Amino acid sequence: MAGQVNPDLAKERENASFNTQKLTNLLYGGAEKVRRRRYIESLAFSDPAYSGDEDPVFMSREELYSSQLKRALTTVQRVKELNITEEDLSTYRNAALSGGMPGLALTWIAFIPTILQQGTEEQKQKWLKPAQDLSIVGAYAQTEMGHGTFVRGLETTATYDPSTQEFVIHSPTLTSTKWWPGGLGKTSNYATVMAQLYTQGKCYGPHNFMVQIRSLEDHTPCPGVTLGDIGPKMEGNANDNGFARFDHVRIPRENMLMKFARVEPDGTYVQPASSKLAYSNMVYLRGTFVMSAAQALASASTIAVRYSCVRRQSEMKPGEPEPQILDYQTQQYKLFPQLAAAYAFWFAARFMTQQHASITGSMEKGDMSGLAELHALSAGLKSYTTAVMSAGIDVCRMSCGGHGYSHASGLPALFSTGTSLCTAEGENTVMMLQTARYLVKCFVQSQSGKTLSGTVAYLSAVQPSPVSGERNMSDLGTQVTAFQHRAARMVRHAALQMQTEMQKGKSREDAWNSCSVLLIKAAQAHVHSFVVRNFAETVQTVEVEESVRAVLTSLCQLYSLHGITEHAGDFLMDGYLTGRDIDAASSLLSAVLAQLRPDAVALVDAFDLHDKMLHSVLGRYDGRVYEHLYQWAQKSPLNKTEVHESYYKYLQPFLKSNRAKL
Ligand SMILES: CCCCCCCCCCCCCCCCCC(=O)SCCNC(=O)CCNC(=O)[C@H](O)C(C)(C)COP(=O)(O)OP(=O)(O)OC[C@H]1O[C@@H](n2cnc3c(N)ncnc32)[C@H](O)[C@@H]1OP(=O)(O)O
Ligand SMILES: Cc1cc2nc3c(=O)[nH]c(=O)nc-3n(C[C@H](O)[C@H](O)[C@H](O)COP(=O)(O)OP(=O)(O)OC[C@H]3O[C@@H](n4cnc5c(N)ncnc54)[C@H](O)[C@@H]3O)c2cc1C
Repeated sequence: MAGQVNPDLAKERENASFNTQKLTNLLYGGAEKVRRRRYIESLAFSDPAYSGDEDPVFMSREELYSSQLKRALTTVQRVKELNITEEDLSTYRNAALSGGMPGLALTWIAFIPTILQQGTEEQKQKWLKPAQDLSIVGAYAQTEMGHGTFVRGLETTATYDPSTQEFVIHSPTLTSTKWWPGGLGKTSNYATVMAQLYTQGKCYGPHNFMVQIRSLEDHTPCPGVTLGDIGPKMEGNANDNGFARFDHVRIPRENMLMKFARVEPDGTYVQPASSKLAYSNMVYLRGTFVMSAAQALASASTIAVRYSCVRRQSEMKPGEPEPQILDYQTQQYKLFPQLAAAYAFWFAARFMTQQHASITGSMEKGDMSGLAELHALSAGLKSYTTAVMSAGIDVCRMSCGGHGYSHASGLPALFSTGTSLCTAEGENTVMMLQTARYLVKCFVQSQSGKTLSGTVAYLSAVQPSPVSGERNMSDLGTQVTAFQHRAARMVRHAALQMQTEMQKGKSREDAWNSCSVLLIKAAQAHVHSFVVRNFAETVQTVEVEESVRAVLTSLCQLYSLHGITEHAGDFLMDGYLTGRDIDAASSLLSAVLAQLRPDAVALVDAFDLHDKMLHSVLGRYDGRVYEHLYQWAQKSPLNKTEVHESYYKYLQPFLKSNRAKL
């Protein structure tokens, strides 16, 4: 019946052990914030300006580019008309763009934050308002065809000419062509360009420069600038990721973003407090990816868990009705760890945001002591959470069987978008190696007697020797300590292995490369341990109803026990955990799966993701999957005519001639 919720899904909601709304309030920072978020979203969802477009999966690339651009421009207009505040801006935009990524988005995600973080007060005055009001549109142009990861290896040059007080931006080779920046191909008329700064005959490394790339009159490329789109990608095709080449393009000296480093009119270079401050915008963006990973995994879990309650398949017991597929333990084992990881990453993202605000606040006052930890934490968390998210979305897709493979499920697009975060803003392996570099340094410091603090404090506190005796594997504290022990042992092992290689005569660099698999695993164990600890501390300390705490505790147990059993070898290696402990963890894990089963739908509902954001027939809140699957397929362009034109062009003549031969 129209309007009714699928009865299986309705029953799940009735039987939950806790109040979903209370958990939603916890996730979003309070009831008032939830109400506000829903209200802001409703402004976009009810606006006819955003409805009526076809499903993006049925659009051509050009249609997609245009329709998302149009939507994005409407958002700018509406933000003014509706007086949307800074605080509500991203909620409104996300809802209006239904999570899509138009070319304009990089102005908001990367261009404006770069001006904010790298610009002087004067530069902010000059460019922020035009960028915010969208009288200029900007890209973040760093990556080149030949170099993305190795920023020090970028080839674009910015050579200072004191006679005119200008920088000359130049792309000396094909491989120096800027390649990938979002919105660069067709949309932007400005870009912050990362280039090697040369002044007084010396190279001072990569710095950011504000470069106008298109005419503000007719949008044609500025003299000396060649621009274009790099072509379709796995996903995100509404965005014109682009290329740019510069042929001795002159920009005023004041266009170098000079908050940290400066070039005086006579060409004198003034050093920043740290050469890595030019990378501060990357650190910020990586931090935001942690919440994106949480949200992407929350979306995938929502789709797969709801569908698994609607879908009935096979016979569990002879003669009985087909069970909901979520009743199969194997299905729970696929989905609940993804659900638990989404919660774990949500809380980790919250920590990351607080840490970023606190350390950058100190840096503003000249205290650079937190920069190294902030970089290591943001790089490691970005790498770990996006990797787990990407793999997890695919697990969710496969858990939905054949329908999961259809675009109707929303999962293929979610996967292709989500997985881009493993590469963008610092390739994941490279990022994890940055975290490893920090850990090795910390380990060496702790060996020489220094007491470590912050997220690495445990490296000096945890004893590497095995602990004997029975353990209560269901105790969160025991689990956290086990994770810390595992990480500390792996960091120690990788660092000592490096020292051994160096003692055998290898250079530091060769020793690093020959130990890099160990280093990556150690850094992953460190981040994993951080996420477990942060999750456990959150559930233990947060002010919330006991029924909510109880379900979150089970979820935290699941995340942690799943990690222990999946990586059992690491925990067994030095006898810290025994075979009996791992067996106990496995049994507990099975018990927690069963315990969470009745709350699974309420747990995904608590993410409060609107159907308009999920884009999924399988994950609909009302669970009316089959009728909508049928309706969705009718929209396929191949169904526009009963007999497709290619029948007349190819198939009919072919069949006719074959028949004639009979
Ligand atoms: C509801 C549904 C939800 C759906 C979800 C979907 C969401 C969709 C969202 C989509 C958003 C998509 C937007 C895409 C935007 C992408 C933008 C980009 O990629 S832009 C392009 C992004 N590109 C990249 O990210 C490039 C990646 N590469 C790099 O960042 C660098 O080249 C490097 C870090 C790898 C090396 O740097 P290098 O200079 O060679 O450094 P060395 O190794 O020699 O280490 C020397 C010392 O420096 C230290 N240090 C290093 N970095 C930092 C730092 N940041 N700070 C502080 N310190 C730092 C380091 O620790 C070391 O210290 P020590 O040990 O000596 O004490
Ligand atoms: C969707 C998307 C949007 C993007 N948007 C932008 C944008 O707006 N602006 C912008 O400037 N760029 C953008 N990029 C580019 C992105 O930042 C780079 O692709 C990314 O930093 C990875 O660099 P790379 O492509 O050079 O990879 P590579 O470094 O070439 O990676 C290839 C392989 O080499 C390995 N590798 C490289 N170096 C090391 C090392 N030191 N140790 C061990 N292994 C190594 C990597 O692990 C990987 O397996 C975007 C990319 C994508 C996919």
